[in-house]
Amino acid sequence: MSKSIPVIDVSALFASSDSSPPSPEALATAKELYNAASSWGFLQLINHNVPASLQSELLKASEAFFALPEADKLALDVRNGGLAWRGYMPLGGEGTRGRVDHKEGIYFGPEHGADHPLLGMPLHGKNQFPSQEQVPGMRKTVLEYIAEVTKLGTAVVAALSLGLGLEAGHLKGKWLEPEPVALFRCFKYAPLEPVEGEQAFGIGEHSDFGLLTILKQTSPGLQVKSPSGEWVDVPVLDNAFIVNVGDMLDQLTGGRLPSRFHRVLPPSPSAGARFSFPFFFDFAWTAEMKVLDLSHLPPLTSEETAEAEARWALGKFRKLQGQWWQYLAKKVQKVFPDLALPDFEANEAPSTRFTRPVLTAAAAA
Ligand SMILES: O=C(O)CCC(=O)C(=O)O
Ligand SMILES: [Fe+2]
Repeated sequence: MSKSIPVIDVSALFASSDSSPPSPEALATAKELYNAASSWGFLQLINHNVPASLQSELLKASEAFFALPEADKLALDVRNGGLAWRGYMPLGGEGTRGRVDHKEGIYFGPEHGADHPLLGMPLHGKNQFPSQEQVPGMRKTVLEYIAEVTKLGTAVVAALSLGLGLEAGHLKGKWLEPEPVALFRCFKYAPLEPVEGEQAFGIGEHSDFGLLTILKQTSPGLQVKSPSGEWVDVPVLDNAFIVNVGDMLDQLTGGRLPSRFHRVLPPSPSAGARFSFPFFFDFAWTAEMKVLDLSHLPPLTSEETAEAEARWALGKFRKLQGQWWQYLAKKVQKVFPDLALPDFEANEAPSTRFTRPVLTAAAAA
């Protein structure tokens, strides 16, 4: 296993068309990607096809957005967005394990038109963008970025499919059709004066919930708990994306792809603000949450099985059944207290996060 977080050149994944069989280079990349995901659960991708210019436009727009007067940002409060759960999340609006996170954010997703079949469901609906005068081009940039990272996520899922010894399109068909659920967030972590004897966090220790997180960071701060249990810094690489495995992917692969704890340290007062862009690339709303049949692979060792069970014991899911939306609905229950809940106790502990409640339109009426 590599001593540091693996960096993988994924250009071969984009060199051939979807329909042709994977090239030897694509197969080798898939294997590398799978090895990284199955050991570290965290990796960095380079040569990923997401234009560098789009990433810098996104950073510029985010800097401009967070520099707006607080009143302008609060006009886009997530609370106004209802169930779509999109818009501005002010400083102190969220926390992890009972401690407040030191960050502010703006949350987006793919734009869903009036005819979208899931309109009105949690996490679906309209975005709240700043006006063209406030932040020129932000809407266009964000929607383009979402489309590009969705393509990247789809390619990573195809590579994992190959890495697991399945057909390239197997996991896409099972998990991403008709479309993945995407939650995209822009975060700003302002520098923080350290307090003697107290460790503050930008985001406290947690693991991610779903399938994959695809993250861009502008400066150091993110740390991951390594396979041997030490906190290590995730280096800032130019034009790279960090990808990490979520809890549900860990479980659906029978523990072959571990979901790792990670956290964010706030920038010190001498540093500038840190920006990060987590993209939660998740299962389709109605994807079935069934453990994959991987009987063609050698079984996990007893040590690997014990490690997986230890992770799951700390994890969030009671047992695997039903469809992805039921897990998501349970997770977002704290956000939408008046939301009708799914019909079973999907999750052991819904979330280690807390967040400001949002009333749904029905309750607000
Ligand atoms: O900001 C970061 O670097 C990480 C964010 C993160 O872990 C999360 O939002 O789940
Ligand atoms: Fe995370």
